[in-house]
Amino acid sequence: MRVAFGNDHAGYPMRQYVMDVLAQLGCEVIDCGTAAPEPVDFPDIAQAVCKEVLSGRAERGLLVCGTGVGAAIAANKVPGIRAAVCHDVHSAHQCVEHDDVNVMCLGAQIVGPWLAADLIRAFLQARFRAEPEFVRRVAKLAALERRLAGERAT
Ligand SMILES: O=C(CO)[C@H](O)[C@H](O)COP(=O)(O)O
Repeated sequence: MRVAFGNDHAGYPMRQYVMDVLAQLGCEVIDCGTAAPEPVDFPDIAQAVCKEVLSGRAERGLLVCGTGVGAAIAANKVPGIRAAVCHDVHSAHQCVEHDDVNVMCLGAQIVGPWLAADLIRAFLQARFRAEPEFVRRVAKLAALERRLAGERAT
């Protein structure tokens, strides 16, 4: 699987570890930075990761900031992205199975390396379960997004 990965400076301490986990899982990584510890703004990194997912170059996106929260807020502003902060393994797979989440966000200040590896594995191995209620709800999310975009434009 091709995964777009990005971290801000607060996620930087976990960066190499996450890269190693992705490599162990056999993923091809599209590196959206930052590769240096100097401060960057998570909305910029989130935008770069989301662009790769929306273009189809990456099947999933993974973002690491301090808490995962800012990255998720930013990613969810991008139409077509369904992002979630997941700090427990159940959410990490159910968010894909039920909600078709395409970007997972982690907090490097919140989870340790072992849990992070489990979360990444659970997220990447999960597949959307195209059952009627899940398909209907995800379609409603897309409809909501379109409606709100239309309202903002008027
Ligand atoms: O977690 C985050 C957003 O949710 C950021 O990583 C965090 O706010 C960065 O903070 P600072 O610039 O003080 O290192």
